[in-house]
Amino acid sequence: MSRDDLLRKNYQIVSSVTRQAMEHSPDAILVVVSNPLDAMVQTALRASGLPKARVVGMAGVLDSARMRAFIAAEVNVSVDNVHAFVLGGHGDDMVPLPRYSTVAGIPLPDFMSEEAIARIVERTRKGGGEIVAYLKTGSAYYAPSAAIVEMVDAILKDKKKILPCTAYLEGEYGVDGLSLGVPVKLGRSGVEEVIEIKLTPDEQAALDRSAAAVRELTEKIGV
Ligand SMILES: NC(=O)C1=CN([C@@H]2O[C@H](COP(=O)(O)OP(=O)(O)OC[C@H]3O[C@@H](n4cnc5c(N)ncnc54)[C@H](O)[C@@H]3O)[C@@H](O)[C@H]2O)C=CC1
Ligand SMILES: CC(=O)C(=O)O
Repeated sequence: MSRDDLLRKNYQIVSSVTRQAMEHSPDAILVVVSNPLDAMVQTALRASGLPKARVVGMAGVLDSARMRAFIAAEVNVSVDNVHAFVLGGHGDDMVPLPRYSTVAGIPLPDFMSEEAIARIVERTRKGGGEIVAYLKTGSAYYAPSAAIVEMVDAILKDKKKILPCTAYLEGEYGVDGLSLGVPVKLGRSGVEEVIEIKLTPDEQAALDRSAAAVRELTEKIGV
């Protein structure tokens, strides 16, 4: 099955499942996991008719957990000391942000060589594929499940927790009318706020490329 075939097939499944869920739970908050993630979040948003705050996608929590693990292994410290920051779509164009990633509060560029950072950024981008290559017939399940639990816990317990999630943007980060991975505040209303951070021109250009890749998919399926 080509990527386009998969896009169209999952578009049909996610649209249909969302409409059925809405019949029974019209006030739900939807946490979308299906791939291609950002395009499927937008599919669920359109199919549900829910306000944008109630449709959110899981990818950034997983991608930043992977980045944290890779950093911790590289510098041989507890993963508890590491914070990692990933923006953008859940694909090869995702935007890991070393400047906002820290080891015990120290920004990554002050802690690791440029070469090591570049290796970790690349491995983070390809993390999903790395697991699929090991499993052969399926994709990652343990870390994605833990990421979903963290998001649902933040919503159910109204934690107001800032997590990287896919949310519908209307001008934030210069992106309009597209679901994309950004830091958001998650609480009982769903996406309660999109947190905007300052990006360098290079980081903004990388985010723009990632947004363009997601928009190509949403335009193909007309969502
Ligand atoms: N956002 C993320 O970070 C991640 C996303 N994923 C994505 O999550 C999705 C599911 O992955 P897995 O659970 O590993 O796949 P899986 O193959 O284990 O499960 C898919 C399920 O969908 C059901 N299904 C198939 N066609 C259906 C239909 N027409 N209506 C209703 N249900 C249908 C199947 O019966 C099966 O239970 C995939 O798109 C995968 O790429 C997986 C891991 C991480
Ligand atoms: C399957 C997938 O999207 C992941 O493991 O990142």
